[in-house]
Amino acid sequence: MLQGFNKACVEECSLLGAPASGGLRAQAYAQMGDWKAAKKAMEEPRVLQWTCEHVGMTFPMLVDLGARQSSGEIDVLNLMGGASIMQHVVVPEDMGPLRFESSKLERKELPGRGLGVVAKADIALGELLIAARPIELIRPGDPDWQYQADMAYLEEVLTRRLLHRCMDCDASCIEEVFSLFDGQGHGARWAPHAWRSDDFALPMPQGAASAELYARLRGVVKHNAHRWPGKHPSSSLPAPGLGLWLWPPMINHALESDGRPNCAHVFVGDVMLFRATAPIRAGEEVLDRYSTPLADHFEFTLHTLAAHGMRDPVYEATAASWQALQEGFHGAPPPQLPAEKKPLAETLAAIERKVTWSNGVHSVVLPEYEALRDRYKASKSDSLAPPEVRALNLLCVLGFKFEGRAAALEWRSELARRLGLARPMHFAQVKLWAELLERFEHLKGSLSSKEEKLLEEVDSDVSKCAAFWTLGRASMETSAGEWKQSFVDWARGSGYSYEWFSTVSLEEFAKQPSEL
Ligand SMILES: C[S@@+](CC[C@H](N)C(=O)[O-])C[C@H]1O[C@@H](n2cnc3c(N)ncnc32)[C@H](O)[C@@H]1O
Repeated sequence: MLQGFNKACVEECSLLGAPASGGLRAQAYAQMGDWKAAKKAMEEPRVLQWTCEHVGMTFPMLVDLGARQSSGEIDVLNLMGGASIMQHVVVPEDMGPLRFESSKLERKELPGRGLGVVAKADIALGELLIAARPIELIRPGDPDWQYQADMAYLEEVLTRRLLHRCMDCDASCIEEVFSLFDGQGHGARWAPHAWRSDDFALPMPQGAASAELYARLRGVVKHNAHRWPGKHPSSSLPAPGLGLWLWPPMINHALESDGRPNCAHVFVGDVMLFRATAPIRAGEEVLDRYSTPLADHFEFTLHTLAAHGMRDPVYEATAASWQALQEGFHGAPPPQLPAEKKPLAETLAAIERKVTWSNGVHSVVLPEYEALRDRYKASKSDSLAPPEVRALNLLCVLGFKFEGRAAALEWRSELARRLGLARPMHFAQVKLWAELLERFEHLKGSLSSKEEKLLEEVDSDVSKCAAFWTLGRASMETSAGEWKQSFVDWARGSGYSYEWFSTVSLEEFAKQPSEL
């Protein structure tokens, strides 16, 4: 009974006498994630008492919390605190079912893209769009997870877990999973079995254990699963998990021709949160971007697109232009790129060749660093291409070597600024600012005047990120101490570490003061 609920079962429950009818419907709706309907059923005469006796004393409270959360009443800062306590593995269960999809969103058929999410009414910058716990999540350290397993392996494991749930007749899981795109054309969605009301006695879906069921599940996983930034429980080293959520993968990918994505997401423990990063007009499509803005090779993004069966001609042309420049293209720069990028591409390519040959940055000399620095500064723009990410990562290490820690702090801040322009409020940006703040806190008392100034910027950007992600606003009204601890602990502790700056020890870093 516990996992057999679906819409047909709700109809069956209605045939019973009160208050059992209301109580079972409340339970069924709760199982299906429809917390508002569950609450309505709970309000029928004598149902509250019936559920306390037959389901549990805490059930009415859970339904009440679920209903409030599904109306958007979600205290994000509190969730971040909860996730930090749980080592970012999960948001504690007693914090509620956390299932919210803004009533301003609808799923619509879109030419050439299958289904997508479209705004039904105007959405303001910062509005919460989605909060969701996973349907299924593979975490590092789980018995079926493997150290250094690649994505194909994790996809396989996730598929097998979903298959088991289908075979166990987890009706709501089956309905949710097969409402997602399975990669086999954008027509009507496939279902293992059309559920009927006479299926009330936990039906075994037709087609269960068939090769078709497995292949469809594999397709759903391939096209909809999200990488989850986990850590290995014993080593605490970053290690990816893989999960399937319901609403998050309904959002399509913003191609370059669509402009910047208008939403962004973060993981708070196992919960995915989406907010609008720009005002979205009624009728406009809500778009995320599936690739990371920190991709340091075009191939990463091209691979992500290919895995989804998509092409992005503008991105491909940009990639080809940069590659032509880096491979020593002579003559005018290819049309996709401004002329100032050419010297940067050439200097970067020369330094990278040297670093590869000599197996490290130790062979790079000061004039090379200066050339890269000046050429980067002369070529700044609002976008952030993979070679620019690589240039900024190199400048950070080389800046530390030649100019000291203040230069490294400045280059890392520059990466965060560029990220903010390219993909506002992306988690990578939040993470970089929070990590910078940690370095500054460790250096407190020994900061140069330049570093003090940079700290002000970092502090202000961390608070902007916090205001956005916790409240959906541009600034915090509460005093600094109230939010900082929870937000910064969450941002530092979750997600992956990134490049040299994340790994150099605080002590080694502090030993390289400079007068920059
Ligand atoms: C996670 S699903 C997104 C929802 C999906 N469109 C649906 O019908 O349920 C990813 C798939 O949607 C399609 N898709 C997403 N963004 C697209 C875009 N910008 N252009 C074309 N197809 C897109 C691709 O087939 C991709 O594999």
